[in-house]
Parts: sequence; structure tokens; C-alpha cells
Amino acid sequence: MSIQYGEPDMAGSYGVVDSFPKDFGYGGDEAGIDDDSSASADTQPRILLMGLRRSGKSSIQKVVFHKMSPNETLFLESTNKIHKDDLSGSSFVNFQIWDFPGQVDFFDPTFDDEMIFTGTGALIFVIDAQDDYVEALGRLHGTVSRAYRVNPHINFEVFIHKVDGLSDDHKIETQRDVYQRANDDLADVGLEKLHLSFYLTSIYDHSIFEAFSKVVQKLLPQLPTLENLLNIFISHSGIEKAFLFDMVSKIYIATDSSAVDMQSYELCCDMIDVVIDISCIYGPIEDGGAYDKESLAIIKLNNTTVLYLKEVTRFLAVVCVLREESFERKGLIDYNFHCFRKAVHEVFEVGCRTQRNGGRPDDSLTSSTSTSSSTHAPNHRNYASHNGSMM
Ligand SMILES: Nc1nc2c(ncn2[C@@H]2O[C@H](COP(=O)(O)OP(=O)(O)OP(=O)(O)O)[C@@H](O)[C@H]2O)c(=O)[nH]1
Repeated sequence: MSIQYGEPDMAGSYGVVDSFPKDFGYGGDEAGIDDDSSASADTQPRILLMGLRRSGKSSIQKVVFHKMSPNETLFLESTNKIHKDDLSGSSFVNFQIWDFPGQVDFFDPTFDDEMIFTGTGALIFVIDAQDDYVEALGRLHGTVSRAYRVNPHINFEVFIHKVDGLSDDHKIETQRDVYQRANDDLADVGLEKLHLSFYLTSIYDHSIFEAFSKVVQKLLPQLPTLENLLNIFISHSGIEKAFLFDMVSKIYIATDSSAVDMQSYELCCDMIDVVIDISCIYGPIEDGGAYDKESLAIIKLNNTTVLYLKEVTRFLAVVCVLREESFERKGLIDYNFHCFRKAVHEVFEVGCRTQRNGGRPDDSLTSSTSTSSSTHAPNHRNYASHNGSMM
């Protein structure tokens, strides 16, 4: 394995823009983004974590975004008031996570549902699968129907949580049962249009990261473009699978359109842990950060598979899974990666400028990056193909 460390980031301050996602690059000098750290917390999209007491809400937030080890969550105290976690300075995704106390009373007149549900991107309802979930289903119904009336654009996500204690058969049966009952309850009150998505999760494996990845991806307007860019990148480079990861949370914000197999995803997550740990221990002391512009790592496994990690933006890295023989054409992969990286920066640059223009596209950019809002990728023609031709 080789890990290269880069020079400290000379940009100094990183740009912050009031958009979702926000900070894709290394500040204004590279990306053409001014520093605008006045982004108001109230305008940031939010993800709500709701559910009964002790269902695991705070644990999920701590494990995914604060690198708490699952065993430490045993000592977490009960949440008594809404805990707002602003991730804008540490993660690619510019959202706030609001962790609600389990005993929150929606019928309390001080509960301002207009304020809470307006501006919410996703509502994650956590159900403890190791407990009797009848009460949780009642609460789920009350919560989503109330939220839907205020804001029908919220994505409603149900985490059937703590499934580490269940056998495989029991997991499937629980998911089927929860799905059936929750949807029946909604149909009874004429809310068939309210769509619930279900995930089996546990903080003791990668399922919680996988589920959170899906939740975040749904909130990302650039997802089809990123997917398309990854498709082009891998198909011209002889790569089997590529993920675009948020390095802090290990959420993958996009992947190519081939099916995600859990094993590859877990391998990539483990690689990120190794890279960050080794960087923290042996990286340049004066830098302070474990991840920078020059970060890259290659891990060769004993089954002729190679894992290749490369920096894309301040928060994002691509992790590729490929065969050893494909890696012999590393020059070509690096060239294509260069095109891919440039295109990703263009995509987010357009997004940021459009946001600043109050939703209107920026004329100065539409000619060079007009494909960014469609599913076509910029710079397609510039990719080199692994059979030798230029596309
Ligand atoms: N087995 C298992 N236990 C979990 C999992 N997630 C959380 N827990 C445990 O569940 C207990 C409650 O977790 P919390 O995160 O405090 O639950 P909460 O929903 O935030 O609770 P309140 O703040 O009271 O609403 C802790 O002992 C956690 O260790 C999981 O995936 N599997």
C-alpha cells in the first residue's frame, strides 16, 4: 500500500456557500467561490431524526457523523430537547441534523410544526426492531401524516433499526410486517400518496452508512450527473466499481449505475478508515488535516483486486475497485480521473452560482457546462478509452 501526503492546503480558508451541497472544493481560488460563511443555519436543509425513546437516534448520529464507536453509544444519555447538529464545516453535505427527544409531544401547543417541517429535506423515523414496535408504528403514523400536511415534499425514511440482533429470516419478516402495517395505516386515512422508504439498519455494521447514503443522495440535485460522470469514468478506465465518498461520514454521495454489492462498499469504507488513521499518525504534523489535495492511496489485495482512492474535493474522494491487470494502465486511469475531477468541480460550480443567482442559471457558465443539469456529462469527448482510442 502506498499513501502520499500532500502539502498543506495553501488556500487557507475554505469557501462556504449557502447551497446544498455547499463546499465542494478548496475555496474561492480554485473553484471561483467566495468565502461566505454567513450561511444562515435556518436556510440550511435539515434531516430530522425521530422515533421513540431509546430507539437509537442519537447513536446513529454519533456513529455516522462523529466517529463514535458503536460500543460507546451504550453510555449515551437520553436526549431531552431537540439537538441541532450543524455539519456544514466538517462534511460535504450542507445540512443540519435535528435529533429529537423520544418523548416529544406533537400535541403540545409549543410544538411549532410549521417551523420544523418547512425546510426539512428528509424525516428519518427510527424503529427499534428488537422491541415491540406497535407503539412505534402509531407514532410513525402520527408523525409522518402531520409532517406531510405541512410539507408534502419531505422524503420519509423509516429505519428499522438494531437488526444486528435478528436472524436473516426475522429481518425480512419484520421489514415486511412494518411495511404492511405502516402503509395500511396511511391508506386508512387516505394518505396513499405519502411514500415511505424502508431500510434495515444497525450501527454495528455498514448498513447504517449505506442507508444514510441513500437518504442523502435523494437530496442531491446533481446525483444523475454525478452518476453519469462515474459511468463514463469507469467504462473508459477498466474500473469495476467507483464510489464518490464523503470522507468524514463515509456516506457515498454517488456511485456508477452498476449494482452496489455490500462487500465492495465495506472494503471501500475500510480503506477510508485505514487512510485517515495512517494519515493522522504519520501525516505531516504541520498540516493538521488527515486528508488534503494530494491524498491518494493504493491497496493491493491478495485476490488480484486493487483499491484506488483519490481526492476529488476538500470533502470528497473517489474510491475505485478494479482488477490488477487494469491497474497496469494507471496513466490512463489518472488521465481520466483528471477529466472526471474537473467535471465534478464544474458541476458544483454551476450549482453554487445558480443558487446565488436566486435559482436562475448563470449565463456565463451555460455555454461551457450546459450539460450539468441534464444527465449528460461535461468533458465526455476528452476521456481516453482503455482500448487506446480517445473519446
Ligand atoms: N444492538 C443495537 N443497539 C443499538 C443500536 N443503535 C443504538 N443502540 C443502543 O440503543 C440504546 C439507545 O440509544 P440512543 O441513541 O440513546 O437512543 P435515542 O433514540 O437517542 O434515545 P432518546 O434520546 O431517549 O430518545 C443505546 O444503548 C445504544 O447503544 C444498534 O444498531 N444495535
